[in-house]
Amino acid sequence: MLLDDASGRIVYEENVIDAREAEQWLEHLLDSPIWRQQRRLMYERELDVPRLTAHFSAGDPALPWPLDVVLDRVRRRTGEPFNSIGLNLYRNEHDSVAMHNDRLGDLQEGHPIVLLSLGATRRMHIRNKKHLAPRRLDLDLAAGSLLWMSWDTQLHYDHGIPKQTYAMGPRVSVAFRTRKDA
Ligand SMILES: O=C(O)CCC(=O)C(=O)O
Ligand SMILES: [Fe+2]
Repeated sequence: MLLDDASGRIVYEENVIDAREAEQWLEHLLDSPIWRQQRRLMYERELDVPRLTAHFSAGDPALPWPLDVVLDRVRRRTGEPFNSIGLNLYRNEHDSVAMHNDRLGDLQEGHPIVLLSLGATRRMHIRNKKHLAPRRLDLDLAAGSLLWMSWDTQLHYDHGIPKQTYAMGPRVSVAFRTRKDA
């Protein structure tokens, strides 16, 4: 347990998935044709987001292996009715996600966001939005781990995965969410 107060609850659990299975899932996902390069408008220019992404809803009959197995495992482990699966692929140390909070508008209030990590260990920064009382967590998200962020943490904290300066292999994160419309 990293945080549990009026601003929300953040929990990091290691070794939820055993190393061999996590490695198999990673290898398969890296070879899958699911990855897209998203573009984002920034300062009036369209830029590539610095990572690859994919998205599925849980009810998708074409949910490719191993995501069907992963979804089932994470649902049973957490007891949460996740219906949305978002994937990020950080190809190397240059890929990143800027500090942000996840959009709550389309999520069911009260349900957490849970991130499964596969591949290289990457650091996540978590920072509270109020600068008067700075609060920071730097977490190393290891393969096979789960990070829980309660719904209300997204109101009070930003999170991001910074670029690194030393060589790193690929990391995949699988984000589970409970959407209103799915
Ligand atoms: O890769 C991660 O662990 C974080 C991903 C993330 O913040 C997101 O998809 O919103
Ligand atoms: Fe996020």
